[in-house]
Amino acid sequence: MAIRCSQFIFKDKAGLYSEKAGMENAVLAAAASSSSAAVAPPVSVPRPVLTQEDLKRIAAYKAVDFVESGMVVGLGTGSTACHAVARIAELLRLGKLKNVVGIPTSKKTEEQALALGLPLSDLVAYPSVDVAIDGADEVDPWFNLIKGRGGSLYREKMVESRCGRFVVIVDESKLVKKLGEGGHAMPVEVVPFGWNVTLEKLQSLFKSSGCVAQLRTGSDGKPFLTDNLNYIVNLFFKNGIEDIHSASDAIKRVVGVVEHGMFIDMTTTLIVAGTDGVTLKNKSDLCLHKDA
Ligand SMILES: O=C[C@H](O)[C@H](O)[C@H](O)COP(=O)(O)O
Repeated sequence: MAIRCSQFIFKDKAGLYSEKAGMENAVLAAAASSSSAAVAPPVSVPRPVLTQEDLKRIAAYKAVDFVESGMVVGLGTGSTACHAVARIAELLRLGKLKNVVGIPTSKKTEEQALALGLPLSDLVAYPSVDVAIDGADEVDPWFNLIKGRGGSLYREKMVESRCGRFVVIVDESKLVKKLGEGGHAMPVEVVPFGWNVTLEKLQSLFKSSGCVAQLRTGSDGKPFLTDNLNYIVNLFFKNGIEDIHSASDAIKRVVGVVEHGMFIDMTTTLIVAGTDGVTLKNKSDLCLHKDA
């Protein structure tokens, strides 16, 4: 299913066709459902230029279609997921959704949701989550993910491993052939005690593939602290992660590791917003990447 950008252009109140009006309607069309009853645009109108932020919002609004009244919803973290949180809060405010309880995956999301008046709870009260919506740093052709470059991987994995449907929302820049390709970080949350020993061990696990491990630091040079007051070790793989399943097993066996940022076999639905439209695929479809 694809919504082409040209469908996003509508007349504004003054009868003019504008990019802004187009974007507003794109968002509404994406939020409305797959059966977007878009008005056919005039052929002469140029396609709107969608920013990465627009794409994130479109994907997020589309994902909120999966949220129904009475559901327990996992609220993801990051610049994409925050659009979904805002949309859920808006629908609650408008009375289009009722009795939704959100389980936030980070303190930041918790703050956002509270500010928007979205009712929150936790996994103690609700150990089963109906649907979770979250962004990702990388998505491979089998919908496996790297998450946690914002540092929220542990709480995200906790909540998202408890949900019936896990909807991942990304713009097309997040699609990769192999996780870790391009030399970007695969984060691992570790306990601060003896972090240097844990870091050395992690690096040595992938020595043959030229992996480099680095402690994540903030702008002040101090170790970055997660919401759980742990550290993050970033693993950089020269040519991506060869075998994510065995890498996952090996990392989890290291003493001092809390969790890693590979989310393997967890995604049930992937929504990708690109300049050509929005694509929604379920895990069973599996053929999103042209070159896969
Ligand atoms: O720790 C951060 C989370 O895993 C985010 O969901 C992930 O980094 C994607 O974030 P964004 O949507 O901002 O690119």
